[in-house]
Amino acid sequence: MKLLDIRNLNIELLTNDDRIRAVESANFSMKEGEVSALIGESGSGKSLIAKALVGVLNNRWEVTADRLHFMGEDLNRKSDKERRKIISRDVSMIYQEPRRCLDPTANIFSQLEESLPDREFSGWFGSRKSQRVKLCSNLLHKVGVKDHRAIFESYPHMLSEGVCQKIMIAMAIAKEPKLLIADEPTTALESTTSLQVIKLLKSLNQLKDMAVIFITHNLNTITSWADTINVMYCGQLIESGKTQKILSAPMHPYTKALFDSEPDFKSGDIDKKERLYTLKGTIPTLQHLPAGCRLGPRCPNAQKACVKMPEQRKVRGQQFRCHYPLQELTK
Ligand SMILES: Nc1ncnc2c1ncn2[C@@H]1O[C@H](COP(=O)(O)OP(=O)(O)OP(=O)(O)O)[C@@H](O)[C@H]1O
Repeated sequence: MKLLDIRNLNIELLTNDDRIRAVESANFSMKEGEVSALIGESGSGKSLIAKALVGVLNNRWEVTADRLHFMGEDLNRKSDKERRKIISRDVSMIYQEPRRCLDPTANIFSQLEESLPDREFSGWFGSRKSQRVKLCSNLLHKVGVKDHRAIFESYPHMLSEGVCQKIMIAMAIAKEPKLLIADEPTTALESTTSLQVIKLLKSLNQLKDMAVIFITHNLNTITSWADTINVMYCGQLIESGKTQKILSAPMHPYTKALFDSEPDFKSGDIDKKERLYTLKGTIPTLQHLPAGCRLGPRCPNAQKACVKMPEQRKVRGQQFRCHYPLQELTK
């Protein structure tokens, strides 16, 4: 069974006199226990997709989809309350700005305690409390936070960004969700801790079969771990498929450019002081999107047909939007 199946997802920002489509016709699906990476330039819509999934976008945003299935349940047919119940039970998210997402008025223990799954704690009041303290300590231990007692008493403003990030990760994994959405979970962390966190997420993925949507700019991390890669550009998912296929034979010029711009993925040796590959131009704003293919004005392969928006195509399991894919379709 598919864990998540989304068809034609649109996310629009409602302004006073207009609506701006920030994510257009995104199709996204994943199996249980799968690790799926969402990559793309800053501002391409990755976080919006994540926030739409967990339902935290405010009413300035309109989210619509032809299909929105999670664990076989059609979320489009559920009331807001039912949808929230399903999501809060089985989906957790690690946000990009940890300090802003923690409650500034509550100490860390009460926030961690609140994230523990609903279950019966046995025994008298005092022993129930000590069970909760133990569980919260275990969570902090898992994410590599020491000095639990002092951290429990602290408020978010008293802690570094890195520690807040670890606490948010601890809260997100507390209920062992079916799906964890990690929006650049390691940006605020030093490299050794970041490796530790990736290791932890990997072990939860393998031992508890927790699926992960990993949003990142770090291609090294995801290519060694993700089963599938989804590439976004300007609000559109322009290529999706199995990691190895996308790495070895990308269909979309933007996907190739993204990997070529990383020294570790560039084919052939790099000369000393050689410039890394970049696409010309910059990502357009949502108000000034080009007609037709959104990469058109920056694409090295653009031709006449690119003034028309390319349809989404699927070849041997790889989905892409391009009139002139980089690989032969008949191979
Ligand atoms: N609250 C908001 N108000 C107005 N526009 C927004 C808001 N949040 C996001 N956007 C716009 O929606 C688009 C997608 O933003 P999003 O945060 O999803 O990008 P992203 O790919 O996650 O970028 P990053 O990698 O920098 O986090 C961007 O053009 C952004 O400016």
